[in-house]
Amino acid sequence: MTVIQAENLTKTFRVKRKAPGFWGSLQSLVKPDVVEKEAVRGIGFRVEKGETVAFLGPNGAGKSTTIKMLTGILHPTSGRLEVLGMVPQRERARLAFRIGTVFGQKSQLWYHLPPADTFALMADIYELPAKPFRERRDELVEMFGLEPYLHTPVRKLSLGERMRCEMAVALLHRPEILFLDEPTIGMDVVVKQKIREMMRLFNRKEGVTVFLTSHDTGDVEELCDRAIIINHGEVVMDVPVHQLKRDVLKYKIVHLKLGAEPDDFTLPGTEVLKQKGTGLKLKVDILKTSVEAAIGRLLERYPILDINVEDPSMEDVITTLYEAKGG
Ligand SMILES: Nc1ncnc2c1ncn2[C@@H]1O[C@H](COP(=O)(O)OP(=O)(O)OP(=O)(O)O)[C@@H](O)[C@H]1O
Repeated sequence: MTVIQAENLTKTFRVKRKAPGFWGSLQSLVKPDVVEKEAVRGIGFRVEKGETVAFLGPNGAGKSTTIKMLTGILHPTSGRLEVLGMVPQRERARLAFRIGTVFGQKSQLWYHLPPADTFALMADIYELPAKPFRERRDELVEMFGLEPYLHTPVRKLSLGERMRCEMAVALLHRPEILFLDEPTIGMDVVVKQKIREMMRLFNRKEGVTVFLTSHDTGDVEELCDRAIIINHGEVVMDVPVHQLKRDVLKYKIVHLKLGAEPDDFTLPGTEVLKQKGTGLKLKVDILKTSVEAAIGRLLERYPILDINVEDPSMEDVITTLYEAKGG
């Protein structure tokens, strides 16, 4: 069943340009200089029920603008859009009963109230009867491990604690689609893992369709089956994530601090990107070797004082994809 259908979707913002200073302000009042900014230019895709889709692209590609159109926050300039059989900009309130949203940069929890109160308020908004509400809330509190801070005002929670609450609140009314805009931004590895694990679980257990934007390639690798890549407001690629893993997400960047300055050395499947004193930056091709194996080989020769393993950045992924396409 198709749950999202976008055809030739465009969004053009009209932005007033103002010269600096008092005269600039006056001039823009009398004769405004309006320029048009095409944020989304004819995007089209379909998403089927239960899919986990990563909607990717560099900064300013049009991802947030598209998500805002899909959830009815922004009106498209042109094109056709249907989410769960509804036109989001016309039926935003009705759609809200069937979708959940998490915007990493914008909280939907009441800042001065504890999460328990937000749950209760959301239950009213979503018109949930008392018993099913309590059962669902308790299930979510347990799954997300919210009990220790359920009664602490949101303003006093850490980012990771708050985001776990955000996710749980977004799932309260059993949404059919979950829209996530940078859901793991700024979080430590442990919280990221927890959030990804929960999303996968709800996708499998309740068939929730996941539509996510992220600059974190780990979110894509660990949570999504399909990647739609956009740039300059257009879809440039729509591929299974296993293909991305095979073609571009096949390396890890390893930063090491050694106990001694290394001599020239080579490790299979590993490229030295940078070496400065005892600091080393390696690119490990995980199709040829593992990070553990590469570090093990190094440890045979040098003490290791510090290790940090990173996924390739989204910008690197996009660049590699373009090169592969000959773009
Ligand atoms: N309200 C607005 N008014 C004018 N221009 C806007 C507005 N919102 C977004 N834009 C512009 O539209 C383009 C796409 O922005 P959008 O936020 O959708 O990108 P994004 O892919 O989500 O980027 P990022 O990864 O940086 O969040 C950008 O050039 C942005 O400056």
